[in-house]
Amino acid sequence: AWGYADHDGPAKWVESFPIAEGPRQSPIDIIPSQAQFDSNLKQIKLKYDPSTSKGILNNGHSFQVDFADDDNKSTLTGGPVTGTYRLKQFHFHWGSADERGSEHTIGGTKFPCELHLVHWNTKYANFGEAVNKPDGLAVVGVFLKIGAANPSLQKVLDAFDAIKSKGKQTTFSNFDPKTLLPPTLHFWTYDGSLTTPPLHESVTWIVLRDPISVSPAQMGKFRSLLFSSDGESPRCMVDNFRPPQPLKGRKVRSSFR
Ligand SMILES: O=C(Nc1cc(S(=O)(=O)[N+](=O)[O-])cc([N+](=O)[O-])c1O)Nc1c(F)c(F)c(F)c(F)c1F
Ligand SMILES: [Zn+2]
Repeated sequence: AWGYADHDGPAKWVESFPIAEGPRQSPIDIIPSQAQFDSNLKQIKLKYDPSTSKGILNNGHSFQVDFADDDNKSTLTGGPVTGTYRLKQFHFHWGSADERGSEHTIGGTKFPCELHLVHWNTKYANFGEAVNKPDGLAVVGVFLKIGAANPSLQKVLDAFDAIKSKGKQTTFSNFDPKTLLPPTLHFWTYDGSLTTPPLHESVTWIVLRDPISVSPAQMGKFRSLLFSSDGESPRCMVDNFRPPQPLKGRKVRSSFR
């Protein structure tokens, strides 16, 4: 299986997933001066219903909060996408120290953490059908920057004691992911991929310009999770990010001047 260590990490993924060297891989370094403002880009509309949040799971490479996606209660529309995309889950990527952790970078600047809200295109029957189609997924990326403690994020972190090791899960009800978004939804967008295996080139990336805050103590809580399952020698869940990949001629568009 794959991971983030030297023996099974991003440099090795191409051995099992040759698309790792494909034409539209993610993440990328976003260079603001090279992004092209596109006045045709609509505002992104995120409509999230807290009643759709179901559970929180340590999946061995991150943790994810899963949502009921059997109707259009929690959706993404507008922005660069056509049609309606349903929220499936959100998860994070973070570092072993505040100097690294994000997957996307801005002009080479790394953030300590990055949130991904994963949505699938309802033109397909379900997530599994959508996940390998070129317009199958839309992932909203949000940077976390060290600052004041984030009360909404704290609700997620308070569930960690129940999901410390790989495979553990617990219910996580009535959570509104909108509370994890910055006040303005200015974004960059480009065509990319999942950043974990199977690395499908099926993602329209929507990376928000403005970060949300996280305190140093809250970052410490992220680093208390384990990659390993109960009974295995404990391995701290840190540095679960893929580094930026070659742009290969792709254009990055911005929704703002
Ligand atoms: O559902 C998935 N979600 C997912 C995506 C990313 S992502 O970083 O690639 N991303 O898109 O944000 C990161 C994490 N994560 O928890 O770190 C995720 O859990 N991945 C996924 C999968 F697990 C499979 F086994 C599979 F067959 C498949 F098609 C998948 F797409
Ligand atoms: Zn991700």
